Amino acid sequence: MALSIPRRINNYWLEDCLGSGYSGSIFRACHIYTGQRVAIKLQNVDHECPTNRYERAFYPMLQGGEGMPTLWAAGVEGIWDFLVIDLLGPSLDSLFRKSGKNKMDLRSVCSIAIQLISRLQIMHTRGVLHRDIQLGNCAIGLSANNKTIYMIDFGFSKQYIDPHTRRHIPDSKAKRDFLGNYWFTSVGVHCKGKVPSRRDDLEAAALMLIHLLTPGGLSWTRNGVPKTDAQHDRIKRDKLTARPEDLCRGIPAEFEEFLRYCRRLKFADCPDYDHWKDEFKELANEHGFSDIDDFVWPPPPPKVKSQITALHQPKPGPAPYNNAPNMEEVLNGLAKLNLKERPVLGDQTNTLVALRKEYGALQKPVKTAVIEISSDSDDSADHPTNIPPPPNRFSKATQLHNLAASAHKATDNRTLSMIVTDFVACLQSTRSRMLTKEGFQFLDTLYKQLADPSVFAVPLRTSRTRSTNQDVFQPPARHVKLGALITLRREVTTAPNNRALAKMVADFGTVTNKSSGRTITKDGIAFLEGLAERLKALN
Ligand SMILES: Nc1ncnc2c1ncn2[C@@H]1O[C@H](COP(=O)(O)OP(=O)(O)OP(=O)(O)O)[C@@H](O)[C@H]1O
Repeated sequence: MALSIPRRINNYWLEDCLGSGYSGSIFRACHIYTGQRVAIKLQNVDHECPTNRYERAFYPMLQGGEGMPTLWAAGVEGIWDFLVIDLLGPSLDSLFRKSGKNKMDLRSVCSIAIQLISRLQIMHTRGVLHRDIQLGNCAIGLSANNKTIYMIDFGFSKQYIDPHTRRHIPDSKAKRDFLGNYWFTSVGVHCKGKVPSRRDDLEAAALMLIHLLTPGGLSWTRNGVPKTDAQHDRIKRDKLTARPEDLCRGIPAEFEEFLRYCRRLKFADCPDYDHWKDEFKELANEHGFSDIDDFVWPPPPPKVKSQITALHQPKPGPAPYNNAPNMEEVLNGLAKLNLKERPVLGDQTNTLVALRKEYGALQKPVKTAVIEISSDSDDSADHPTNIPPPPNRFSKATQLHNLAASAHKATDNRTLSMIVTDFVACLQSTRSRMLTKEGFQFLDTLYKQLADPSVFAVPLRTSRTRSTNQDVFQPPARHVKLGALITLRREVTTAPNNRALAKMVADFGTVTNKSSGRTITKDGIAFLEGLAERLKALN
């Protein structure tokens, strides 16, 4: 092919070849009058897959969108179908491979996530699906634009809005041949032959992000490009059977949630792009990365100092259960704990044994807790000043333990509401929003207070096993099956009573527990805030 390539196409001198794909080659070129440097994509007009012709139709629809290369000229000259576009830098594929690393750092992946979702948002807003999301089709800009990721290769793109009717294209039950790439094309399109829509571009993006964060990449990418049908079938099988929780083990829960979200979308659903951009921005911030809108490669060194500061920054908020005197009161009360006498929201006598077992440790003087808060402790060698430490000196575990104890003693919804508010403040006071064992214990206690506990024989583990008591432990509600924190967040605002709230708390525990990393996301926090509000309203 190289031999017959002309030296000049249109008003451009062709220089070196930047890359070749299945359908053609791409050259660096220079405008003969202005000297402007561009990239020219050349394809033989007789090529069996005339992707340049398709791209020529899509580029104009995408012009002006951030991260969409400018189309400077296009046409046919002799046997050459050509596209003249912005000259860009290397693709993510090339950057990643050249780095020699077996996974990418979280900052870079969050940055790619935000930019990629933005690019898809632009394309989809203009009625176009990409349909070939992969590392090789994301390239960074040159010089001043080298922090921007550009979308390239619209050879497989398609309009999902019918230009005549202005309506979404119809779904179809008929199986279609797969079009896309082996690694990241969605399960629905690749393995089930479904009609692609916006959700599939997003799922491909999710798989690509997970691939980047996984040492060695997604399992089905490790044997290279399949050469036989049997190898291709194996990839499809592996992809189809891989559960999101397994794919995302060891990486932040947001990625698993994003993948699940994409897979839950219905054919014509419009994805909530802004929500997911916010999620990844927040995740990056939680890990101490700022300016995340810019993709910086190689990644800048982490700012250790600011991370440490963030770690110890107490979050302001109502803190009747966080301040030292109240903590002291709570622990003193716990020391004298008499569960039979305490007023409860429901009869909890039959949970007594289990609760004692659960919180037994609290009845003994808990060394660290007593030392930290008691002003008349005789442990003066440890705390010579006898001054209670500020609230943020308590470990997260101690705070959660104490909040569970307070929830256990609560006698009305208003108190529970304040405790939930403090629970949120506690979760937000540290950089990691992972729900720890103590966090799950708090949810258990809260659940028991909200539900009618008389029907329980054992405390409910919101995080783990469920009792066989059919009356209470029904199969997970629809919103749990869908894994919909978003639904929980919405529905909590209208929950009719405590029992409904109890169910939501249990569902929230289950959903969080299922997420690898058990991180409380923005939706999770919003749910808890909504719960506090609702409790106040239902007082
Ligand atoms: N505008 C550009 N500026 C610089 N390099 C580019 C540009 N567009 C593409 N490239 C390089 O050329 C490679 C192939 O480009 P592209 O994917 O558009 O072509 P293709 O023929 O459709 O490839 P494939 O068949 O692999 O999908 C890219 O991975 C990238 O490295």
